[in-house]
Amino acid sequence: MEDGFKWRLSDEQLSVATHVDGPLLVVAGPGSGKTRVLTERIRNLLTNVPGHFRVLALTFTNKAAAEMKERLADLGDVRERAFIGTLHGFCLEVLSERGKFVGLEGAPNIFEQAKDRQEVLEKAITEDPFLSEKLADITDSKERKRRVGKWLSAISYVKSHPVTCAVIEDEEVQRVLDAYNAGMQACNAFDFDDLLLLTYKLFIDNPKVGDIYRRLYKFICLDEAQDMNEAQYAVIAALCSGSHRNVMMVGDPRQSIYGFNTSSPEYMERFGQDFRAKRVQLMANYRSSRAVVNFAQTLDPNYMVDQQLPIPGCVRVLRGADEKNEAVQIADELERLFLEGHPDVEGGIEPGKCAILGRTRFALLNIEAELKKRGITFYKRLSANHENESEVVDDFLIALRVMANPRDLLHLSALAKRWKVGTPDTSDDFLTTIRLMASEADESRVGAVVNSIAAVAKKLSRLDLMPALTVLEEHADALDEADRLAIYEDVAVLRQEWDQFLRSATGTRSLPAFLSGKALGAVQKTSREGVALLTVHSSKGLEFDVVFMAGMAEGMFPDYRATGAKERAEENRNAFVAATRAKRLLYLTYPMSRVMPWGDIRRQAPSRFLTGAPD
Ligand SMILES: Nc1ncnc2c1ncn2[C@@H]1O[C@H](COP(=O)(O)OP(=O)(O)OP(=O)(O)O)[C@@H](O)[C@H]1O
Repeated sequence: MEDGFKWRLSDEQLSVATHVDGPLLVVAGPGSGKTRVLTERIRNLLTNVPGHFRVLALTFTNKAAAEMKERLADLGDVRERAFIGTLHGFCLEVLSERGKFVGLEGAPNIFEQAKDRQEVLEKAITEDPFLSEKLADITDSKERKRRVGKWLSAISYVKSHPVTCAVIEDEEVQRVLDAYNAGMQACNAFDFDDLLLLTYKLFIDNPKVGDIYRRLYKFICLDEAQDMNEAQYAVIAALCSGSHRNVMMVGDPRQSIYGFNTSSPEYMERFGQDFRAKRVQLMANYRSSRAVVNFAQTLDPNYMVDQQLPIPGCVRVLRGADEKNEAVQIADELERLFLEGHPDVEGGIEPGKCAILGRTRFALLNIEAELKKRGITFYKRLSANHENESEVVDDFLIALRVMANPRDLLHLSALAKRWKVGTPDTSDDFLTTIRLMASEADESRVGAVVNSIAAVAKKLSRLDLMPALTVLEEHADALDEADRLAIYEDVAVLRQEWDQFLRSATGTRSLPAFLSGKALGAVQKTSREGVALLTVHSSKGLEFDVVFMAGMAEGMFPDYRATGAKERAEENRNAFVAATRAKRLLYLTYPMSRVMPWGDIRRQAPSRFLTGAPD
């Protein structure tokens, strides 16, 4: 074990970091150093355990993976010796390498957008008399839309339960699933659920292939285990057999907030039982001030801490007359903190140390406007896809998809619609097809799109996007300033993603590999500057010196839709996660009145979660 960190880890932490053989379940509270211990364990395995093996380190987000890689960067060969990323990212790698055993050729083409999947299902319904009749029976168009949404959820539910839904009793659900799968297959496309499902099938139906991975990944570590779902657990369990049982799961059932997504801490418990895992608890909180820990305990009276920082910190409630005034108060307080700092926050307070968390994006709208008005820098997403400002770059990306996957007639028709031309019925020779479409289009940008695609086509065997990006920039040069800058910005993001792809690509440098990495958010930049303006769900695993929990009114947080006991308990855990992101100062803010969507002004009751807050 490396001496460098020994003194910094507590005895319990050290026992986890130095654990080598056998299944291990670490149950630990917020700020107890779970992520850190996991990282140090990987370091220990890679430096002190002899033999040829790789470590599989699964994180919940790409951001967490990037941080872990950075902390282990000093090991030099970490990329060759460990896969550090999300489970979806791992499945993508497995399927890209050995997908032929489940009928894939190369990297799968992913339909990551809900609207694309919906379109696939809608088309599939029209081709299935049973389903189209069912839908035709519904006269109200809104209700019809709702039914399609329900069917999409049912598809996702079945796919994320490969064990319990192995046999589907409901004829309608089976029919919907078959129609959807056929539609996706016609497009040669897959959704996120498929990535897990296919990998699970690959390991189960092809024991020899499974063995290759089982032997290679001698150690598996999983962070945020409380938010696993059945499919994820099934993939991990399928990666283990006989002597390959070196799995470590780290999680906190108190922070389980993806129940709406069929995740549940029960899989973490099941791991403990199925694997007869050794169990370790980490009960210290090295992150939060006393005031923050005390407040978290009012949200969950069973949350015990056996060691905590001697820093008092502060929890305060701010009341706005209305939502605009709530935003003003938050911005005032931020500016005051930037100027004056706080004795409990070392080295001054700058925007990057602060976060404003909302139960939904909606709760953050006025705050966003206020920050903009005052010129306070902020970011809204950790690593989600950049939303293009320019149509030409959007066109280029859609065209790239079709080029990567000639059977993707869905995006071919989307491109045709954008260019207001007829949809060709094939895209086999895509360059010819797109040239034909361009010859019929009036849009001035189509020439640039065709030229950029031609530049990619020239170098398909050793893919290089750079010449295409240059074509797009040259097109921008002739435009007025606003359009030019929009294209420049979009191209800069693409260039950075391409660069990241080249640095991280372990397999082939192909168009599908780049696009699927992009779909999973694996090539996007993760660190941002300024105040974090995030939903509670995306703040998971993060920490900030100063946290504002905004919109703390009944109906907003807890969300008015959480009516059942299960949903209410999850709202409670949402509040617990949000509060425990704070290292030093926590502000709970709410508007005393709100303009409702239908125009009425309504008085707001403070959230039940403020009951234990100091007044
Ligand atoms: N032994 C320790 N001594 C001092 N600080 C520590 C120790 N262990 C962890 N920390 C610090 O405590 C903070 C929380 O650690 P980490 O982010 O690993 O917690 P976590 O358990 O993953 O939290 P959460 O579940 O809330 O995401 C970090 O700032 C980390 O550097």
